[in-house]
Amino acid sequence: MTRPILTAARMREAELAAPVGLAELMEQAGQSLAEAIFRHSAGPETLILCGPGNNGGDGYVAARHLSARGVKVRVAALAEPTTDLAKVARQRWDGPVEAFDGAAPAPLLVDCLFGTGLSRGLEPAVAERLSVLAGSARTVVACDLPSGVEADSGALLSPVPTADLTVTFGALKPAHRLMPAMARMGRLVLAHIAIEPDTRWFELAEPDLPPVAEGAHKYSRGLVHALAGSMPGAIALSATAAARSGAGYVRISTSAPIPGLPLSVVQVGDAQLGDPRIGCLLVGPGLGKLPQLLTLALTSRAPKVIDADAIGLVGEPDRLRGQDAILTPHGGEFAQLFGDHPGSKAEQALAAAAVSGSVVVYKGPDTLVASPDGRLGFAPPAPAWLATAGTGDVLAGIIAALRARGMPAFDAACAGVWLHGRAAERAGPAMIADDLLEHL
Ligand SMILES: NC(=O)C1=CN([C@@H]2O[C@H](COP(=O)(O)OP(=O)(O)OC[C@H]3O[C@@H](n4cnc5c(N)ncnc54)[C@H](O)[C@@H]3O)[C@@H](O)[C@H]2O)[C@H](O)CC1
Ligand SMILES: [K+]
Repeated sequence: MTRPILTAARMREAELAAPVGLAELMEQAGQSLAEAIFRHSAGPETLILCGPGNNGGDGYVAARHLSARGVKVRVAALAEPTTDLAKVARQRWDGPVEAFDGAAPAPLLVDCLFGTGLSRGLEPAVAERLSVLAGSARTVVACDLPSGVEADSGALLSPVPTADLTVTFGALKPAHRLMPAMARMGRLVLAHIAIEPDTRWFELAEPDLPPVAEGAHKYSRGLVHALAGSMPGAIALSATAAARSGAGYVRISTSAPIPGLPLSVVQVGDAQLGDPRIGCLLVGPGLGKLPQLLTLALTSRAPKVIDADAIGLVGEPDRLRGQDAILTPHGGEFAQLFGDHPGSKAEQALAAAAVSGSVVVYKGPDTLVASPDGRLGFAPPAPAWLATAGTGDVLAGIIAALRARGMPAFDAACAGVWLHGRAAERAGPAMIADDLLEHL
């Protein structure tokens, strides 16, 4: 089940369009926050920091619900509530409210200072006090977002403590799945509140892979044709990954035999790209400076994955329109082909997909999958140890196989990214790219 993602503006629209009033939404949010806190840590002495807006409002509501469960709750306010919703929530909290500055630490800290309404970094003194209180707590819980995080871009506008648990409401925000903010979230809980998150942005989740049909044969299961370039090791990783990802038949056209490949991967001398049985072409891993091979691949009408060196040889993004292509650039390759587009990584990925008419997998510690039609998948956190040579070659092979198995381009890219991350988790911190192949 994927989790929807809304920008702060889209979230406000959804809140205003909700079938229940805003006060009821805040009641649901605060109650869910209290519930998640209680489940996470069974209620040690708790200090809730309330800001001036509705993030603070959630805090007053949560305080009331935690106190009703018998939790020893203290509330400290950075400022008096400025919104009607928060004022009401404050009035309904019948306990004392301390001043933020003098508040003593507590074993469990709940950060309800700022959420999607943050418009600039916290005052340095406030950020400093927040980090001291977080450092003294055994558990830190963030309401909606850790304070200091910019909801739509994932930027940190001031030093942000790392939460053990972040509870967000109705839908994730881009910052929950964009770096550097993603690394500050801890366990991310999405609490249901009565809004309709109508969105084409979502967090990637376990894919439904196409079953192997009765009576399948190696072509119907999908033929992946990979074009070798000047460094055969990379395409060998991709081809083996494709074979391990369920392609019925993997073929490499290469000018010289490539050692160490599984015997099931067929090596041929000429490319035969007119072969109508090709389910997906793969070009780029280990290609080197051979633009003629990219040009050759673009003469084929088959779906294709364009990765690594091939991305740098494309030239103009609109050269790929009509090519049924999936691009898999990392940051440098992305900038090389698409330039420095303004806006968040999410906006950059969507713009790239639109201009190239291709699915774009914008890789990184936060990987996005963008479709020309506006759909945008955000990968959940993947192990940092994926940052090792060859893992991109493996990802390209996985995606090519899923595409050849008949998954639509966007779905194949989303599934490949998700499976690649899970394989790395199973391979463990000492892995090299080759190890991923046993975990596909
Ligand atoms: N609206 C709803 O129905 C629901 C909202 N939820 C919660 O509300 C917050 C968003 O609340 P909002 O009042 O828009 O903003 P914040 O509480 O995040 O910020 C408060 C306020 O603070 C001012 N401000 C911004 N940056 C700074 C700063 N660096 N220093 C000082 N003051 C600052 C600015 O004026 C803001 O308005 C959302 O995150 C949810 O937690 C409910 O969860 C759902 C219902
Ligand atoms: K917060």
